[in-house]
Amino acid sequence: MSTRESRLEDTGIRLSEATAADFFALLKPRVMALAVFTAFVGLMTAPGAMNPVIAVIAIAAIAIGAGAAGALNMWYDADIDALMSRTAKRPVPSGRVSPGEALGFGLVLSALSVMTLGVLVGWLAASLLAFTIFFYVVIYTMWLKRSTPQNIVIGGAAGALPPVIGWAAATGAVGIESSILFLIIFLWTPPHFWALALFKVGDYAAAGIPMMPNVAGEASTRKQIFAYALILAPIGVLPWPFGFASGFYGAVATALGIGFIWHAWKVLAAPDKEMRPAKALFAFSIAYLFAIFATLLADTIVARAVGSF
Ligand code: HEM
Ligand SMILES: CC(C)=CCC/C(C)=C/CC/C(C)=C/COP(=O)(O)OP(=O)(O)O
Repeated sequence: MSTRESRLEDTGIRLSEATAADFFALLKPRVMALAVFTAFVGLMTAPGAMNPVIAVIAIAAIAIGAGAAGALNMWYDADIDALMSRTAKRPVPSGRVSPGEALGFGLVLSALSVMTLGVLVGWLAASLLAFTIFFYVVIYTMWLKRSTPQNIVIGGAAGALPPVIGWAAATGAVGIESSILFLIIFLWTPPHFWALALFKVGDYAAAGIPMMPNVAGEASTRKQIFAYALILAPIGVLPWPFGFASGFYGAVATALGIGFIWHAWKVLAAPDKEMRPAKALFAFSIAYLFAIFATLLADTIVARAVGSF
């Protein structure tokens, strides 16, 4: 301890032990990176040319807003995060960041991101960002997560909104196209998360969180995962018949959808307590969403270059 720290301790003032890395971890950077990528694709696939500086500001604001939502989630969930092996080392439960610091950090960044988006880009996008943060923090984290096994089905709407925000930032409107992107992520979320919940069922039981496997049981969760995969696969192809992606996208999305169903089938067919297929599906789900949005982006860039739409 430095002399200054020991003098402060004598006076009863506790210096935070938090480092910049701890505050960065509060933003849930790995998870939010994919959400921000979907917002970027929403913005890029929207019709019309956007000023590149405004586009960069919009994506930065959405990234800060997504991170702020993560910090507020970690502030509220510190009690249950402390009880789960996967989350116990997070900055708040491990005591490196105080709850007050996490709350203040999340609130300031939320306000900053919404105001920046509103003033410099547009108020529809800003309102959607504010709604998304509110939905994730208040509706999902504070209410549904601890009260119903449908928590992530409904809460998934928050994770599905980023491409709608990106599209609104570019066009000032919510189109049928961005609603389809919303639907893809919305239907993707249950199999993405329940695959993880299957092999982390002990964690959620220890924390008393009513996730599907510990409420409805493993067998029912496996069936529900498969059902969502069957619906997701064709919905993932829709950008092609709706005319904002080419047949190339349609072919890639079809192959990815078949891969998703195959992984979900392996989960359904696995014997009790065999978790390898669930782990494989969880990894595939992330690759699937990234690949769907990356293909849509590449498709749009090529189509614009050759002037087809
Ligand atoms: C209610 C909705 C969702 C729930 C409950 C959920 C839950 C989770 C959980 C618990 C993890 C493990 C996180 C960790 O310990 O690091 C995870 C990982 C991940 N999630 Fe989700 N997720 C949801 C939606 C999303 C969305 C919308 C995206 C992006 C569009 C996303 C992207 C990811 C990524 C990229 C990872 C892997 C992170 C890593 O590599 O550590 N998730 N998800
Ligand atoms: C623009 C904006 C605000 C975007 C938000 C995107 C969003 C809501 C993503 C949800 C992703 C996520 C980490 C869920 C985790 O659930 P959890 O909190 O139950 O997971 P945990 O157990 O790891 O804390």
